[in-house]
Amino acid sequence: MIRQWPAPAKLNLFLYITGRRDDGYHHLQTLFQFLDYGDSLSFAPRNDGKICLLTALAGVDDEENLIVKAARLLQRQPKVKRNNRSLPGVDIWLDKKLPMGGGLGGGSSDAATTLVALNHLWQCGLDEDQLADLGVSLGADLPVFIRGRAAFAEGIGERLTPASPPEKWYLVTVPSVSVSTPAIFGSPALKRDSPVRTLDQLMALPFHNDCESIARNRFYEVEQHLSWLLEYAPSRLTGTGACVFAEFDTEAEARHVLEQTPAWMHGFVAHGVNVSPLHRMLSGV
Ligand SMILES: C[C@](O)(CO)[C@H](O)COP(=O)(O)OP(=O)(O)OC[C@H]1O[C@@H](n2ccc(N)nc2=O)[C@H](O)[C@@H]1O
Ligand SMILES: Nc1ncnc2c1ncn2[C@@H]1O[C@H](COP(=O)(O)OP(=O)(O)OP(=O)(O)O)[C@@H](O)[C@H]1O
Repeated sequence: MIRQWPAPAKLNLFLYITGRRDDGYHHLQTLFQFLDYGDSLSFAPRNDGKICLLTALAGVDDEENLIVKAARLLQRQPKVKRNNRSLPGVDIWLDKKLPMGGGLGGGSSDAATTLVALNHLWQCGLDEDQLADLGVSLGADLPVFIRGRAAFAEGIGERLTPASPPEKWYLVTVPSVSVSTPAIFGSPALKRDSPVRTLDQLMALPFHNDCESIARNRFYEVEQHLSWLLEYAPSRLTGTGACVFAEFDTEAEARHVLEQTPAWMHGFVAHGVNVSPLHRMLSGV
């Protein structure tokens, strides 16, 4: 039996933009938590150096898939052991559950799980800091998935402090639009002047996402989903969208609201967790 490696979703429980760098990247303050829901991957090492994704992703060229990019990046590391002078290779299967371009970090999580799993299966011996440094070159969200602890992120998202927000239940809904992260960050209307605050200060305020008003204005479906959910519970956008989430103290309350969603709304219920399901698996929990 080939092992299934989880690639969980993340939520940005809050997200503030505190400035813009000269290269266009933004300074953020955001709180990441994982969901016990996501994609899963399987890996079968091969010894001919080939990286083969056996489950292609519609609309994403294999060479552009972050899973393949992550495997190739690790394969090029000097610590990687050769077998009869050939680099290690791998067959990869992806069971995709997370919507793409949804703000749930699916692509980043798939890539992080690939780095963590292949580091183990190929016995590369990279430590967590080395994997996180490698990962950030593929996307700002990879380090948090590699480290696997809920975290307060600052800088452009790479400076992480472990955090323990309450582990609520969430109803996540998926507007059927794909939101481009660069388009939201490039918008002249984006609020970029939130004050820099401490985690304690931010935890004491109602949570908020500075990207939300732009996503609501630009995408009618995001507006519709949020207006509907807000009648039932505190609800927000995750990342730059398109997905939104409503928070509840119990699974039963979240499922009760899911049952009442109109036909045009699709979503799922998941538990917010401060230790990533990937890391729970690795520690044998
Ligand atoms: C906003 C978040 O979703 C919060 O979780 C992420 O930081 C975005 O992470 P991501 O999708 O992995 O983003 P990346 O692939 O690193 O960057 C995509 C694009 O978003 C913009 N971007 C991203 C992160 C950041 N701190 N400032 C930015 O302006 C840049 O235009 C960049 O070209
Ligand atoms: N394995 C992958 N899974 C999903 N998307 C991928 C993958 N590899 C490459 N991509 C590309 O990355 C884009 C963003 O995908 P992703 O699902 O990570 O977005 P997201 O959830 O909005 O991420 P974030 O919250 O980090 O902005 C997709 O539109 C797709 O073109």
